[in-house]
Amino acid sequence: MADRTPLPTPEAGATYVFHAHANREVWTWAAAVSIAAELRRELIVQPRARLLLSGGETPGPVYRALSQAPLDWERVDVGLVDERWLLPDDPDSNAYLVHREFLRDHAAVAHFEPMTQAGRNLEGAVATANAHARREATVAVFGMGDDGHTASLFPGMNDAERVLASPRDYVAVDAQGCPGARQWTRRISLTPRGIARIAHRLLLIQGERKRAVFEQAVAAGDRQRWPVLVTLDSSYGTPLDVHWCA
Ligand SMILES: O=C1O[C@H](COP(=O)(O)O)[C@@H](O)[C@H](O)[C@H]1O
Repeated sequence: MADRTPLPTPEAGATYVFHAHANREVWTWAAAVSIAAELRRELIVQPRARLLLSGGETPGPVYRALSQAPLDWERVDVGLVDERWLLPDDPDSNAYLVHREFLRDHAAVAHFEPMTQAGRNLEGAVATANAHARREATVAVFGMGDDGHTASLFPGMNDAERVLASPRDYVAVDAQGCPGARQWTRRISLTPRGIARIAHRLLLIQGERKRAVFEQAVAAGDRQRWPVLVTLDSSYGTPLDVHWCA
């Protein structure tokens, strides 16, 4: 990110562009092409680029499409937006999804940084994630749950004020009592501060329900109730790109 100077506050220029696509195929390729373009631009001016990916049920097709992009993937580091407290070989972990849907085809040679590792405790995993985050990410892909959560920032999570105001890029999250977290209540997540340091942020959502949730969140403007709002913040003043299809 050598050619951009962050604005002083994360709130500066907080906004979004809503891309409504005709169908799932167009949605898939539009998002994949947009991510590949940002990585390609970065690799022209920098020796390496960083990409952060989310888990969940939505982004798989985009990851598969992106893995087919003819990029110099050996110069791309891939990290996670968030992780459930599971090892990478657990099929419910976000790392597993990235392995299965993204680290294939051309992208098989990208350098993946899982957060969890056998023998690493939660604090160690958070510290490792923060160490990786010293290098700013070029682009990050976010999802949103029906409850308005993004990454592993949930409405009603414990210690929400501290998490949302953290000066770190990643923190441990205790989502006990949050239905959207399902059985994976211990998690690691990018914070609003970490998110605001990423110039190119995409939110991938599908279905009328999620569109309504996003619009409700924007209208309400309450980040504790609707954590997805933190993806709008940018130290660079760049808008969030929301990719949606029915
Ligand atoms: O638990 C999570 O959920 C969100 C949203 O997932 P989706 O299944 O509604 O698409 C995801 O972005 C996040 O990475 C994941 O940990």
